[in-house]
This record gives sequence, C-alpha cells and structure tokens, in this order.
Amino acid sequence: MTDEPVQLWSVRKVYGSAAGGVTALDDMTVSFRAGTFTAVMGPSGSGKSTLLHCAAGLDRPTDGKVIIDGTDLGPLGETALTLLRRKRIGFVFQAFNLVSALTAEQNVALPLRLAGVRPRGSEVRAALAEVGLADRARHRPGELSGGEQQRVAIARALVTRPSVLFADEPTGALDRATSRDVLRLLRDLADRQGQTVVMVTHDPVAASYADRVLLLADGRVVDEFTAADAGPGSPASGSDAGPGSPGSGPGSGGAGRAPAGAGLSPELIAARMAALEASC
Ligand SMILES: Nc1ncnc2c1ncn2[C@@H]1O[C@H](COP(=O)(O)OP(=O)(O)OP(=O)(O)O)[C@@H](O)[C@H]1O
Repeated sequence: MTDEPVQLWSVRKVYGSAAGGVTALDDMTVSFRAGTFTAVMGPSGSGKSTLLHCAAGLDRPTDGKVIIDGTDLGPLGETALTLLRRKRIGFVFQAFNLVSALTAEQNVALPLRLAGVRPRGSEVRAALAEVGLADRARHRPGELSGGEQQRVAIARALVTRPSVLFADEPTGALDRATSRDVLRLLRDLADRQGQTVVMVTHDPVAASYADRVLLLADGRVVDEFTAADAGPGSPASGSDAGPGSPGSGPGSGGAGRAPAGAGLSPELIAARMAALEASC
C-alpha cells in the first residue's frame, strides 16, 4: 500500500456532449494520505459526489488519472475495475443500501461472496464488532435503528479491508445523536486502524470530525485546511463539536499531529463555507 492510497491527477469529468456538457470536475488534482479522514464540502452542484464516484471507480473521468494503491484505473476494463473496487474500496451511502431480506451478518458477508471468497464467520463477526454491533448479527435491517443500519453498512464496507472508505452524506438520514455515533466511529477507524476515510457532507459539525476539509466550487478545490492549520486555539468545544483528534492531511507534508483537543471546529468550517459562498 502506498502512503497516498487515493490520487487524482488533472481529473476532468464532463457530463453530456462537449458542446452543451456540464463540467462537474475541472482539472482536479488531489490526494488522500493513508489513515486520514477528509471531509469534502461545497455548494450544491460543486462536484462532491462526482469526485467521490470518480475516485471510487464508480464513474470514469473524461480526462486525467485516478490511482488507487498505485493502480491507474484508466486502462482497466470493466471486469478488472469491478474486482479492484470490490477489494480495495468501501463505499457508504446516505440511504444505507442494505438488503432488507438479509440479516446484518449476511449483509456484511455480501462483498466477500461477490468477490468469490467464502466468508469466514470470524471476519464477518469482527467487522460487526468493530462497529459495535456484534450482538445484532442476526437482526434484519427493519429490526435495527437508522444509526445501527448505517453501522452495518460501514461494517459491510470494511469487511474486505479496503484501502479507502468513501462515504457520501453518511449521516444525512440520521438524527443528531445517531450522527455523532457514526462520525465517532469513522474518526476511530482512521485513528485506531489507520483507515483512510473520505466523506462528502454539507454539515460543518460532521466535517469537524475530519482532520482535513476540502471545499469545492465549480468542480475545483478552492479551499483546503487541516486541523493543524486551524492551530491549537481553535474552539473545538461543545458536545456536538468534533472530537479534536486531528492528523496531518495529504499534501500537508506529513507534519506532526496537532496537540490533542485542537480539532477543526464547526464554527471555523462554517465560516470558510460562508466565505466561499459569498465569493461565488
Ligand atoms: N449524471 C449526470 N448527468 C448530467 N449532469 C450531471 C450528472 N451528475 C451530476 N451532474 C452535474 O454535475 C455537476 C456536479 O454534480 P454533483 O452531483 O457532483 O454535485 P454535488 O456537489 O455532489 O451536489 P449536491 O450537493 O447537490 O449533491 C452538477 O452541475 C450536476 O448537475
């Protein structure tokens, strides 16, 4: 595994024909360092989901390169791309996307089955235990709360031990308290397991759990900051504020971690968002 498991080089994505098309990503170069948690924010239509889909190999860029763990996705045919996606990429959606007829453990085992691997009970149980749901293995999605369903979806995304976990508005359908549990879990995965996490969100509180924020506008990264940039005085306070466990973001040169308690604050993130929206 490389130090930067996800790299995008000059990625452009145009939907529709070149003449009347929409440029969703405009010459975007960005990378994500192993073990970091990045929040991707920006106004509606700025390209956040397109970035995630291109980075995850769910969609192909019009130009440029996407590299996952050193493999350039461009030359891969559909079968090879699907195999790489199943093995190296985890994806979590706002709507959980669990199979309602299957139990939690059967849902978690699905990616292994799809990859042609016979799921071992121990790895499925370990993935459920990581998200705190070892005791709900036999429950179906309809018997679980929204937050529990999202945690099953995260366990399902993690069971193949992917190089990167992408999450598109993972707390968009959850209430505040439940969102906090899911965000703490994502933060913990980065901190304790070195899991690389990239999350799209509209919510500055959710983004404050990340150690780096990218702000997009018109398909470009127009602002970027890390907990280390925010400095030790940044007000990561209050029960809904981020957990204050920052790390160095990709592209930041791998500088040391900021002192504990110096996380990104929702207020700082909201202010940078407001500044961006005012300039658009
Ligand atoms: N399949 C598609 N066909 C045509 N245009 C598309 C398609 N998907 C996205 N777009 C356009 O590309 C641009 C970027 O869309 P994208 O969904 O990536 O933005 P976003 O920042 O995720 O927006 P939101 O916050 O509203 O979800 C928008 O102008 C959108 O209308």
